[in-house]
Amino acid sequence: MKIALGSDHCGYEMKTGLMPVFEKLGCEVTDYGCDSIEPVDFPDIARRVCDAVRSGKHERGIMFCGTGVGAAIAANKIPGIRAAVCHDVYSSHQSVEHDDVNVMCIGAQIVGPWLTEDLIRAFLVSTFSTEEHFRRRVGKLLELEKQSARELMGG
Ligand SMILES: O=C(CO)[C@H](O)[C@H](O)[C@H](O)COP(=O)(O)O
Repeated sequence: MKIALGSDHCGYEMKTGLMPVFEKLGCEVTDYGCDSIEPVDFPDIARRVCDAVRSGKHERGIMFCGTGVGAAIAANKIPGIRAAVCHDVYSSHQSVEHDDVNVMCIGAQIVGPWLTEDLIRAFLVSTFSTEEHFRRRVGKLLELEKQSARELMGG
């Protein structure tokens, strides 16, 4: 699977430390920054990661910041992105199966590297359910996104 990776300075070390895990999982990863522990702003990185996902260049995105929260807020502002903070294994797979989450956000200051490996594995092996009610709900999420865009345009 092709994965777009990103982090801010708080997530940089976790992201780079996980490269062998992505290799083990057979993922083709592209790192959209940041490239050091120098402070950066997570919305800038979220823009790059999410653009790579919504363009179809990458199937999913994974972002690391201090808590995962800022990254998720930023990612969810971007059309076509459904992002979630996933700090437990159940949410990591259920968010894909039920909600078709395409960007996982992890707080490097909250979870350790061993749990994070399990979270990533659960996220990557999961697929969106074919059950009608899950499809209907994600359809409604897309409708909310369109309504918000219309409202912004004054419509
Ligand atoms: O978790 C975050 C946002 O939800 C960020 O990664 C930072 O940890 C947080 O904003 C603190 O930023 P600082 O530049 O490290 O003070």
